[in-house]
Amino acid sequence: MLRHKGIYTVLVFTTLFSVVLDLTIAWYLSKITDAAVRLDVGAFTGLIGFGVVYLLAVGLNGYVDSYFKNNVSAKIRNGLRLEMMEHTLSLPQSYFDRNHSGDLLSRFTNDNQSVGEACGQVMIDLVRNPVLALAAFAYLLYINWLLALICFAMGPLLFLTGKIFGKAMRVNSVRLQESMSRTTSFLNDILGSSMVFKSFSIERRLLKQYRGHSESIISGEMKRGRIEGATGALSSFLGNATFILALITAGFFVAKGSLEVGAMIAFIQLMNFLVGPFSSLPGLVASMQQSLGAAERIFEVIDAPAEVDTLPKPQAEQPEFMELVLSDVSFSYPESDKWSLSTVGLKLRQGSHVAIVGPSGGGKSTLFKLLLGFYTPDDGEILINGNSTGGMSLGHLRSYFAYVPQESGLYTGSIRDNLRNGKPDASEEEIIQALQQANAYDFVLELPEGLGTDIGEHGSRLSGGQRQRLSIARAMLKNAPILLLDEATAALDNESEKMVQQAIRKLMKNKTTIVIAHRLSTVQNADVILVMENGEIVERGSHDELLAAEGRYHGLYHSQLELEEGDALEDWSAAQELTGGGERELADQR
Ligand SMILES: Nc1ncnc2c1ncn2[C@@H]1O[C@H](COP(=O)(O)OP(=O)(O)OP(=O)(O)O)[C@@H](O)[C@H]1O
Repeated sequence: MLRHKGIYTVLVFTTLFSVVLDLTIAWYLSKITDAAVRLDVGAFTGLIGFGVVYLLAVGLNGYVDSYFKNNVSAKIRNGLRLEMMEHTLSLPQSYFDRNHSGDLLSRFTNDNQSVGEACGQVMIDLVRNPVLALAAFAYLLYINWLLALICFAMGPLLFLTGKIFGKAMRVNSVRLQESMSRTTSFLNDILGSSMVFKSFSIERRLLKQYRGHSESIISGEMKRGRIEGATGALSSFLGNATFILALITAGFFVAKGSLEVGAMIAFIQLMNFLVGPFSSLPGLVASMQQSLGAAERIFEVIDAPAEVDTLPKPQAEQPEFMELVLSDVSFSYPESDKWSLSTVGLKLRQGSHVAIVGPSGGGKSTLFKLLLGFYTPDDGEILINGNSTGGMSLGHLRSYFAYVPQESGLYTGSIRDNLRNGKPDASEEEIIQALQQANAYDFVLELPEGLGTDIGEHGSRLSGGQRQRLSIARAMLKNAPILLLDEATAALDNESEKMVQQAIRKLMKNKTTIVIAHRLSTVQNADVILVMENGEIVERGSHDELLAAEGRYHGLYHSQLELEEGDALEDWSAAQELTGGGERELADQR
């Protein structure tokens, strides 16, 4: 809010002016009534002129006031959104592992909206109402001090009402926001996997679960209704009781001749200005409490420890790479009591090809996460060219790697935009060249808008093989010295598989590569194969060496031979467990 001091200064003026205008209407009413009672026809010319000026002033002030309230609210929402986005992008991977993306989404949308409303309308009303009440009270004092005191007596009572219900409102609104956030997370999950819920026919189950979420929202909203209703009823009762009491007293003074009729009319109008602000106070406080809850959720994100002070820049120059060393690296995830990597040692020279195989949960992906600096080792260190990665900026560290994830990791947007994530300043020619290298250019040409085609959420408008080839083209554009490839386990048809494999081979050319391998062709051609189990490298060597050693890898080989003979369908899962996939390869061999 402090960033928008200028706008708030204007709003202070429009607010104060609106209070003056409100008091003026009370004065104006008394003047018209007095002129009418005195049968003073001549006074009406001036009164009409005044009325016209008054209307113009109210209109103009209302316009400026409303424009700047909306303006400041929109600017604050925009500022918060951007600040939150910038900070979210700098949060460590552990944050994303811990928090649901739907919950974050809800903070970006619902909470942002709520804070924006508070900083515009609600906050100004919270200032305006007491000022209006005080000004009305001063005017009432001027008209008749006894009446003024009767009216003002209800102030503390109404304040007490707000205080009693305020806490309940805040607790309820935080719960309500949490329910909304859970619902958004749920929706985020299911709407992003429509093929799964359709294929499992779990629509009814999901509807039932959604009903549960929706009911927790409605029960929070009902409770809010009850609290607001009780507060409103109590404050309206107090307000009206005071009003009637003051009215009877005023009527009594007029009847006694100690108060003019015009003053009584002004008094009635002023009563509204006194009672109104107090009656609306609990509602405003409730809304403010809700927005404070929302602000808390936004600042939870903005204040979460970031992994970088400034967002890293992609490095245009390819860094020189000679050697990667993992020296006795051990790691366990935060809040986990078991080692996901245990004394892992590895030395990789420029140009070597390493394949990692092993059962699910063996630590293969965790190794990638440590290499990419998503997590830091608890013990041991990772060195690139002899320098510990712990001392490198994350931007520099990540410039050594091109990562091809299992899920291709494409975003909504055009093919061109997605590829430029590999190299932001890539020219059209470079993009086309990368697509050609990745065997993707032909299918891109057939798309209605070519490179400009929107590929849908996570590339949903493309086939699995096409997505993989785009992901490979993106990595080609990054052109980093070390390639980290998490082979997709999804089976592709023969033709598509062949094209993906060709693309991968071209991508691997002249690069140092570490591949989480699910296909035997990748494994057999590797310089070194690492077998990972329970976070440890239990075997290492070339394909031939490992076969000769007759260990874990040998077991895999034999289970595949059995499969080749076609009699061991039940061994499928065992083989898959060891390779972490590889159905296609095995099917081909069969
Ligand atoms: N974010 C996390 N928090 C806590 N534990 C985790 C987390 N991610 C993975 N783990 C655990 O770390 C271990 C290694 O997991 P990792 O994902 O590295 O296995 P993997 O070899 O890549 O398996 P897969 O072949 O199935 O992908 C597992 O026991 C897993 O449960």
